[in-house]
Amino acid sequence: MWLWIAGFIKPYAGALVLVMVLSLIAVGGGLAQPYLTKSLIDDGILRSDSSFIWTLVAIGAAIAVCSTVLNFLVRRTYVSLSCTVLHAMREDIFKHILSLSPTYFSGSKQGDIQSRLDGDIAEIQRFAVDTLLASVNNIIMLVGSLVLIWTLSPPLVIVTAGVIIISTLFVRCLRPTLETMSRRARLHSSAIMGFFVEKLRCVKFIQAHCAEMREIHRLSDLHIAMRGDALRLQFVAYAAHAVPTLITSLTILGVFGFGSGYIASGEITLGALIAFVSYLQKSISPAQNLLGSYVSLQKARVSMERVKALMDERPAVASPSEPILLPCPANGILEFRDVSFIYPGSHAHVLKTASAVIPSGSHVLLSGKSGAGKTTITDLLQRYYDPSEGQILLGGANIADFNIADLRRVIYVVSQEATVVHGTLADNIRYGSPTASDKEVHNAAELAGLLVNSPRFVDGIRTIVGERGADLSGGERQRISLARALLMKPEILVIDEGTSAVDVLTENALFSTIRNGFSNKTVIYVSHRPGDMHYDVCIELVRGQLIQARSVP
Ligand SMILES: Nc1ncnc2c1ncn2[C@@H]1O[C@H](COP(=O)(O)OP(=O)(O)OP(=O)(O)O)[C@@H](O)[C@H]1O
Repeated sequence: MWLWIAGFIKPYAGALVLVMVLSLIAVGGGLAQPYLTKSLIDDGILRSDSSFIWTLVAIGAAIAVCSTVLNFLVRRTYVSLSCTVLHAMREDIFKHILSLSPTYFSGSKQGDIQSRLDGDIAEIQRFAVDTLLASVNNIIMLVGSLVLIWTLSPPLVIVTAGVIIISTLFVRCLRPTLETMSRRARLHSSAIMGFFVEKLRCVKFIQAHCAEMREIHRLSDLHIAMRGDALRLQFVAYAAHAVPTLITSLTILGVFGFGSGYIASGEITLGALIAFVSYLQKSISPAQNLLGSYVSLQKARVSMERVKALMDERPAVASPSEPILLPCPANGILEFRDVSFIYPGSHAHVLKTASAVIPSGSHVLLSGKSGAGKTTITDLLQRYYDPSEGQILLGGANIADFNIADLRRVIYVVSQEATVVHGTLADNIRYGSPTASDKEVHNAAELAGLLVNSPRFVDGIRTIVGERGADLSGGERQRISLARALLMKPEILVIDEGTSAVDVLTENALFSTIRNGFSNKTVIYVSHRPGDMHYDVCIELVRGQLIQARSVP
């Protein structure tokens, strides 16, 4: 995980070094201030040397202005770096998520994945960039303060070191509690995110079942569980900061109490005592910040574990390292050869040594009872899963030997649940063929019966369709999906109940469009209602077996 994080920081190593150098100069300016104050008091004010006083005031002012400008430059570069690293990390995780198989998503809560992409990544980035950079400054400030205290009075270094050690030990004792609390806090926020993601998707369902109050109570229960832990975490985090602050305040009071005697005996000057108090504060604050970094490290570790678990997920299928070229033409004979399939984590066979041959360019009906495994076959064809046993062959070659993206361009599935993204009708139809012209998109929309006498798409292909097509009918969504397929012109088209939501007349019209548009291509119609179409081959899925009959009706 550290290597993964380092990979994102490495390209900006030069800029990071520059930021560190600039901030170190600013830290140096901060360290010089108490020393100037000491000279101002002991050599200027107590000796009434006004020219010396004004010289030091001018130097102090110059240092203060330069530090402010430098800090501004540091902050600006640093915020931009920090954002760039965060975005690169998130893009990498998103890329990884897009490579995962449906099994991962069916077994995980969407809110949990979102929370890893959002909160956890932000936590890691805060630590990897913000905290680490601040830690370098803090270490320099701490060491510099101790060295300067040494030059003022060596015994005072022992007092300072004592305060730092006691504070560190105290926070160390809190470490296990902090770690547990942080983990629980992340789990709570991920549960709440998951709750919203799930419920916002089915507000109508909740309303239809008059379950509003039940859902509010569920949220309230999640909040109650979160509140208790959040309060405990806040308390522990507060103690980790407040106790060292209290120890410092008491030490400063003690130093003034005992120090006054040393001033009277001439062992220390007033300026040196004031400079010491200032350095003590300057060294305690970096020590506390470093301890704070330790708290950030604990939080980042929890987030890293969660992100690592996500990054460790492997896709159930992958392209071979040396894929073979697709046959030409790409719609060769499609053959299921003794294919068996069991879903990961399940024991029931969906397919059991199933065999069938689909001739090139044929139009095929695949039927079977609900739950028989028809959609599973479409998933196997597009390689979302691989058969547990047996092979699926295209043009005589195992489809597992092709590059997955190439295969999915050749075998395209119009599924029952047509996906619609927020944007125009054209954006949706063009999703699989990004370079298609407006004219081609328009033609595909017309062929799919979207624009004919449709008051819904008043702006034609420029009509905006809402998120997930929530403002469209089921039939309209399916026709968008079909238009997408018509534009993509895959060599093998699978229509998995892709017209189930349209009326019979429209369905027949669509089927005849598909028949004309895909006359020399392979089309597999997965359907409960075969209609009165002519199919070259009919295959029925019965108890995991593919029973094949040529022709019909
Ligand atoms: N991810 C999964 N993990 C485990 N079992 C699954 C998974 N997806 C589907 N199944 C099971 O596999 C079987 C076949 O499902 P599939 O969706 O392929 O059937 P289908 O013939 O398309 O059904 P329908 O006609 O109702 O859409 C069903 O029993 C289903 O519960």
